[in-house]
Amino acid sequence: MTETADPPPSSDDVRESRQRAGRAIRDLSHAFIGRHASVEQIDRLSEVLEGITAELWPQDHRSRFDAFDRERDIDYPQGRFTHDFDDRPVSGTASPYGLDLELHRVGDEIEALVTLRSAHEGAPGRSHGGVVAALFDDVFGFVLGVIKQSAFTGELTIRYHAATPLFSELACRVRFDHQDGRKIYLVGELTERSSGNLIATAKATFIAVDPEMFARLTAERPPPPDESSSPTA
Ligand SMILES: CCCCCCCCCCCCCCCC(=O)SCCNC(=O)CCNC(=O)[C@H](O)C(C)(C)COP(=O)(O)OP(=O)(O)OC[C@H]1O[C@@H](n2cnc3c(N)ncnc32)[C@H](O)[C@@H]1OP(=O)(O)O
Repeated sequence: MTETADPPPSSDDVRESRQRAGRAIRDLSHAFIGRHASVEQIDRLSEVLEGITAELWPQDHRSRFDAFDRERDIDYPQGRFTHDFDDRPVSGTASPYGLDLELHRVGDEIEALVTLRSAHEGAPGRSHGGVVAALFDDVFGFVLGVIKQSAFTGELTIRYHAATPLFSELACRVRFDHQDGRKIYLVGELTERSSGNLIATAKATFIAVDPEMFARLTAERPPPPDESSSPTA
């Protein structure tokens, strides 16, 4: 174990710094995928990134549970809102896997505005379908906060009606549909804002779990494995 740097890991300074770095990593992914670079530039990039990664691995393990717990207690206000779980993939402002969502609550619906970019491209000129699926899964997660239930995704079905455009603002709008015992059914759709075109529809079954289960997951989680080298390194 090594000393963690000041200020304390939960401070606003660290949080803001992480959010900035998260955005920088995401922007890097788009610049890297979307632009030519010389071998010299790419090698320099590798050296800088490998150096920073080597600095981070010896640091203490970080837990995301405080933010996760806070997230479960949030009452999302009407209109635009933000959330505290910065590491959350897709909607987390500090997550390298974030999609830079702008979140809104409209009644009991959640709307996420998003513009997909270079690194999201799958087939030429359109988003990878898995990115769209991840978008729906995560945005559905906010409906759990609206209906105040703890649940896991059990099934997620996406119907891709049209190519998902890049570089054009999209609206992902989702809502509670009905509940049957522990099975919570959610539905939603993705549209392009400029044209109003329907791009995809989604249905999900979330399975409600005892909120205490989350506490048990936290308490019983084994220490993470040593990740200090990539599987192919
Ligand atoms: C207060 C606010 C909280 C908000 C909180 C925010 C925190 C911030 C979250 C960030 C992220 C969010 C958005 C990403 C959401 C994920 O990514 S969740 C992660 C992905 N999903 C998983 O890991 C789930 C993996 N599966 C499991 O853990 C277990 O199968 C489950 C889902 C807990 C169910 O297991 P179980 O409790 O043993 O359930 P079981 O008794 O077998 O079945 C109960 C009922 O559900 C049905 N069922 C079970 N599994 C399934 C399934 N997969 N599909 C359909 N039906 C099923 C059964 O048929 C049964 O139905 P009935 O017979 O009652 O009619």
